[in-house]
Amino acid sequence: MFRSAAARCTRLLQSSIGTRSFTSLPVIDVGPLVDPAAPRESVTAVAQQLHKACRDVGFFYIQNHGVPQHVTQGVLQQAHKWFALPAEVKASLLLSPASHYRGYQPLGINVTRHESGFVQDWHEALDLFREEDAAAVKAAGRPSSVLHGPNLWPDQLPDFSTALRAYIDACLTLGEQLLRGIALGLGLPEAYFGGQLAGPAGSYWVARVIHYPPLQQVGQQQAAAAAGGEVGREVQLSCGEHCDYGLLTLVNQDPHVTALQVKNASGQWVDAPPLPGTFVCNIGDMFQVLTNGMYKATLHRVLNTARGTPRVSAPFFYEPCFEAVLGPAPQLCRGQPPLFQPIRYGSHLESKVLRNFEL
Ligand SMILES: O=C(O)CCC(=O)C(=O)O
Ligand SMILES: [Fe+2]
Repeated sequence: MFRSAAARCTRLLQSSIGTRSFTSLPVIDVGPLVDPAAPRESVTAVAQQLHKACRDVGFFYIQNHGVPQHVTQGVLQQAHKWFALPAEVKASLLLSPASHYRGYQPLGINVTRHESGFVQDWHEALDLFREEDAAAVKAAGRPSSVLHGPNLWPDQLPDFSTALRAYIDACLTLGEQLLRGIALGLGLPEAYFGGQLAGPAGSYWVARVIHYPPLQQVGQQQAAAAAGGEVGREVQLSCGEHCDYGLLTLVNQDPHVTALQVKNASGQWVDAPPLPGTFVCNIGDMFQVLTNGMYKATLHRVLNTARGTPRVSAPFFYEPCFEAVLGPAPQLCRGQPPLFQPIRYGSHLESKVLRNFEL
């Protein structure tokens, strides 16, 4: 999620990378996981496929996931409408520290940091998080966070919040079902990731809609700059190389544009083209910690080089609870010493989000 420093992520991966020479992403039919009447054997078979995909690739497609097409398409349609609004309308929801890093980020303020600086990412986005009321957090005796607050909803589009809320609800249900399958695949009790760790009622989810203009337009802007127009900046990537921070990302992407790419162990970029009716799923840092490195937070990036074709996507991040403290599960250490110190998810998220922007 967002742009994290690839170098730091690579260090986190050092202990476990090596066998991941995939050249395409597995496609998993998760129908039995989302069907309460499915026979146990078929649930177990899906759990085993999820386990293999998480361990060997860290990325996979899911089909028959139960989220209705009008919900997945509805959010992409609303995203296209939002990004087509005039810049000054979108700027009324500008993301900043004061907005708790929620709201609209214009093109180019999201950056991917490297040891020696940063590169600008070429996308605009609207970011929503689980909403937290500061007073309720205080009353519950929980620490405050710069990320806690209300979302900024575009009331310029009457159907936006309805479409987004339906999408968020559906993704929360799906995320929980997938985590049940992954728990089974790991040989853990089915409800292992529920409750205080990552139950849907407390998951510190993030929902984003993102617009990636074709990168050729950047070239055109630069040509215009050379001809005396507004000066552009060198932008080569729609979204730089990074891994996601939490548990499980579900990416719902526009059809017709292949832009998401996943890095394998040989350093090759493997395309994740849109497949009708699917989500692309990937594992985040927290699963890597929980499994003591058995699962991988795989590096990925976005490059929209489709000539003249903008792309939108709507990633949903199913995350742990903000206050959850996660460390390697003793059952998953398999006699190895724990490779990671326990980490409070909210602190991990803060450390990442606050570095994402040049505001
Ligand atoms: O748009 C996409 O396909 C992926 C976006 C992504 O990787 C992210 O927001 O973390
Ligand atoms: Fe990502």
